[in-house]
Amino acid sequence: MGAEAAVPPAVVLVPFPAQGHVTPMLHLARALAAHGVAATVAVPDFIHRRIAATTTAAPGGEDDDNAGYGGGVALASLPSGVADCGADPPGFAEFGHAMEHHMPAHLERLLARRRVACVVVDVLASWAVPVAERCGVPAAGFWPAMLASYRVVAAIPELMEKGFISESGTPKSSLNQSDDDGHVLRVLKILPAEVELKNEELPWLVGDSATQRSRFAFWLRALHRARSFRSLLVNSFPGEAGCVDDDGGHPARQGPRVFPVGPLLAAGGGGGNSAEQRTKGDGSNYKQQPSSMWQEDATCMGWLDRQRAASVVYVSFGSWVGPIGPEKIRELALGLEATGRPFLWALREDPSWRAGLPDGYAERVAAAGRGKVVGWAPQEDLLAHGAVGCYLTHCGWNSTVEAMRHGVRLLCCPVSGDQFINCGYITRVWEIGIRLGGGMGRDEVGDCIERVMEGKEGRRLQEKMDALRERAVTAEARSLAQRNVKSFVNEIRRDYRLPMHMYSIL
Ligand SMILES: O=c1ccn([C@@H]2O[C@H](COP(=O)(O)OP(=O)(O)O[C@H]3O[C@H](CO)[C@@H](O)[C@H](O)[C@H]3O)[C@@H](O)[C@H]2O)c(=O)[nH]1
Repeated sequence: MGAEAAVPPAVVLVPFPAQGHVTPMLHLARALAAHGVAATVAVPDFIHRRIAATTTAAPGGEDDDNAGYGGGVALASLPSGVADCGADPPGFAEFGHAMEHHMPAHLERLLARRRVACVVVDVLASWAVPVAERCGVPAAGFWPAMLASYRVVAAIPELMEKGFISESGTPKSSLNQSDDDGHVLRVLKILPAEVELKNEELPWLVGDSATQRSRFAFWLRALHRARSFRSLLVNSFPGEAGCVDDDGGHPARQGPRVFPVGPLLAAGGGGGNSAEQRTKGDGSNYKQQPSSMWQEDATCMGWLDRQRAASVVYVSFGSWVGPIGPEKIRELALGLEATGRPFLWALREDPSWRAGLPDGYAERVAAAGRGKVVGWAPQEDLLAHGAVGCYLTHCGWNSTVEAMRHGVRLLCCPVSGDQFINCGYITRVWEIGIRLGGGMGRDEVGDCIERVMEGKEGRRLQEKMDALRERAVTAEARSLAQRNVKSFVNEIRRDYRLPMHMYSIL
């Protein structure tokens, strides 16, 4: 056996510090470890503390990256300089500063201690790319969402060049223009599918104008650094747009080689279990080592066990998107209550997320046996439970995939970032959900829930969901993703050369 086969190549993975990024990166690390890679996920200390507190991950520090996370993956903690922030992680500006100014020296120390074959960097954690360059380690990219949303971001230079957006990312003209007959023309064919994106739905337009400018600068820097990626691992499935030309290849006119590996990161899900067939513990093996940053409410599953099959509306806006505003929270709360259907709402216990909830609301709906409001739910378990019939979602990519995996129809309420693109695919391309209008009035909430859960429209959504599920998360999709991980690992092995002293000991 050759020396290279005997020594597993070491890979360090650097996620962006948010739940929807850390979870798929940890799953990616396990997928790489299963292919003989020594994988270490390097997270900031404030994330490390949270994962260690809610899981079985052994505590470990920067100098102890053998701290086991499970599945052959090590979890290293990088000092961030961010003070312990209690229940909630620091805001974007604070960890943005930590990533650019505090963590690079610590990652450099980690890379210097051993020979690392490759650093896999979340595109949003681009701060790690110059560190890898300084250490002479090749970097590959990881995009934790759809390839489609990467395509839109990767098209920024072209959009600027052709005058569709300003140098600070502000739209100057619509990407979807109508011809004389009112047909929408997609001016730049950035997305292979027929998805319209309104100007204000471009992924970098988050918050007020100052925030938008700084987010756009963040994207420009990330894109500039991403130019050194030879490969890009994407948390999506081959054929995501339902078109032949989206099976990997190059996401922009030119760019890195794309490996869709999503079905593997979301390993599990059996085949073809409709909402009626789904039951608690249906034998799927989706549950990997948990990675939650918040303590899951342990009473959710018992509550669901007491509900009728496919009767419950699950509501969640993910972890990172920010509050949707008091007015919408109030309308949503009253709309859910008025449906007369059971609902389970995961709503972060941060006062800014809960502002607008009517006084005594959680107690009132609980006492009526109608609803349950919790801070953080065991979402995957919940979506796998046969009692859940509809998921009112912000369309975060991980939540979207989890709903697909368990065949739960969607009611979409995108808030920012890539969520509008995801929503476009959910409602227009795959037709597995419908969109709740922007106003989010209480009557509309009720009407839309009925449409998703009942009648011809509801049945059609379920049929489409079952078909997509077959394509996106079942055995065949996993084996394609498996092949992609293998090709990526082979690429690392090819480039991986052992230092001379290793040959002498073998
Ligand atoms: O009560 C809850 C709520 C959420 N989750 C989990 O948290 C994750 C949420 O991920 P996601 O749906 O992707 O939402 P965000 O955390 O908000 O993700 C950010 O990152 C994603 C990946 O880039 C983007 O698609 C989103 O728009 C962006 O907000 C999922 O795995 C959920 O299962 C729980 O376990 N319990």
